[in-house]
Amino acid sequence: MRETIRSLLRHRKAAVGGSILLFFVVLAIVGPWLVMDPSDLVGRPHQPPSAEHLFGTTGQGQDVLAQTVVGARETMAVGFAVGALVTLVGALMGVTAGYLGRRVDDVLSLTTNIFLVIPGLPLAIVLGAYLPSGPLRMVVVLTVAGWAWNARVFRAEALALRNRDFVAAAVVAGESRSRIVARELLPNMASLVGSSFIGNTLYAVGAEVGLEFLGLGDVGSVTWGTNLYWAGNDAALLTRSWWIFVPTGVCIALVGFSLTLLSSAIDELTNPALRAPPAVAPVTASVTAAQTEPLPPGVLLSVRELCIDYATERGRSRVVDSVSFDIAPGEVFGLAGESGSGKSTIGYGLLRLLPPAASISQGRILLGDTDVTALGADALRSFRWAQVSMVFQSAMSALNPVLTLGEQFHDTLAAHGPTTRASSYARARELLAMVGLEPKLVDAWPHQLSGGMRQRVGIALALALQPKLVVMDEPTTALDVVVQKELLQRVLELKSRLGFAVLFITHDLPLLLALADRVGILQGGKLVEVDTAQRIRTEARHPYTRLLLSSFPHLTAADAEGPLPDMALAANERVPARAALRGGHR
Ligand SMILES: Nc1ncnc2c1ncn2[C@@H]1O[C@H](COP(=O)(O)OP(=O)(O)OP(=O)(O)O)[C@@H](O)[C@H]1O
Repeated sequence: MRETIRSLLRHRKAAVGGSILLFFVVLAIVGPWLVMDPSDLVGRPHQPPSAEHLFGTTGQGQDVLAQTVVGARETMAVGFAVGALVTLVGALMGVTAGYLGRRVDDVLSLTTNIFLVIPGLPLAIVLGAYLPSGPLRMVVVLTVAGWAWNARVFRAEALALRNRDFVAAAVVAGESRSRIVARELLPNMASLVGSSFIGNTLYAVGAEVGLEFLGLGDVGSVTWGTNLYWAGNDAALLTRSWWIFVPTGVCIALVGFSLTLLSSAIDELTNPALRAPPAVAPVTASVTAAQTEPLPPGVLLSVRELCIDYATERGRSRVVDSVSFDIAPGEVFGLAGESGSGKSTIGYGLLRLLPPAASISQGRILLGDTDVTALGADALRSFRWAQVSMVFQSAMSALNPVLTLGEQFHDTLAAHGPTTRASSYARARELLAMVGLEPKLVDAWPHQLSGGMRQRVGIALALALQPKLVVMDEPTTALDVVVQKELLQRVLELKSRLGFAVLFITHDLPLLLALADRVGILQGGKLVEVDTAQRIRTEARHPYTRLLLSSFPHLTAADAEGPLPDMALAANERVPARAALRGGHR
């Protein structure tokens, strides 16, 4: 808790938003004792700011400064009360519905949906007409009109959390349902609770001021909403008495601004990936002779002295350090190395798909005549997928869950040239058949496919525009060994037929040695050894490569001469595949 408060204080948006809000909270608490009675008629009406009345007088001769300061108290109190109540009711209803499911969910969701379809303003007007006037009426009206959206958000979060292992562990441990909701689910939604409270307070202040401005509040009380109501009634606009409504308007805007800053700060603090990358000093890139040499014949891709840095709070962090390698047309080049060695960063770098915090600080990437490192935004868009495509690690998140496969093929094809839906679907069927899937799956949704089938779709999509190079970033990590083998066999077959080259990224060195023509070993962002798969297997020179090889039990020195996993296995030979893998590496 103390750490959270400390990081909030260090965060610039949180500090600015929090300071403004704190100012208004203090003003609301102590301000009314420091100014005159806002209802007293203290001067002539419509008097502009003067030494006597710093903010001028209202259309009835009251002090505008006193009205603005006193108005803060009820406005802020109602705002915070509604913010807290809407969050509490929404969280309880939503989490209970989402966690308990079935009948309870049916009843609570129906209630929520009914409240969602009733328009908020008429509901507030009707409720306001029946309840006794006063600040409590406003709190009840705004809570009743506002809780339902919140319940929806919390229900969705509870649905996502209830299948997590720690909830299952609590069930197995015998915790009661109410305890699971209170101790397991709600604390895991702390950031959602925080940002909902801020957002709901913002809603409450806006709605309260709006209702009171329309005369639907208690016009006898002094709030920012009634200040604006009386400003309108006393013809402040017609008489150009701007000082009557501007101070209240500025206060509302500042409170809204501070709440927005706080909400955004909570998002950034609870999800660091949303933060803008820290500014770091630019690097003066040195251009060496090797980088400027033209591409030698017989080379498709040439990566030369590539350096990739991440901007961090502590300055630049180099994760890819002077990496150079070539890939020939039709070659399978493997990149292996332990987790965090920079494999994926290189793969994403080739497509210039690095996250905002990362940048290529030195080096060149040449594909044929194209200097990839120098491509502008438009050229890059047409280069990607048409020249170099990618098969991602997570097949489920790489496919859009709300589009059928056919639509996803159509989107990819349409992004690179004019096409009709009919011809995209025909090509999609052809590509699906090519990767060993039924063409009729063109109308299927991603969730209807198994992991292996999804990854085949990923490969089919990657081949849609017949690229020269396909980057495969751990495409089989989530698959069992039999499916993995079938898939890789299919890739090799397609590669021989279509002639594309592959950059295959994995931490699984034995797999790579069976699959790749040449292999590069990465250690801490540096390429420590590049050689043919055969020589890496039998005559590895670098100690780190030897260490990697010895980490896999079946590839110790004694086994090194033994048979490799059989990559020539036919796709339909599932049963022999298991036998062949008995001495396998996984
Ligand atoms: N936003 C970031 N800021 C700073 N460093 C980062 C950031 N993202 C990644 N890194 C660092 O970049 C390095 C390389 O990461 P990368 O994902 O390329 O490794 P990898 O070899 O592909 O690992 P894995 O096999 O686990 O996916 C890691 O040390 C990681 O800590």
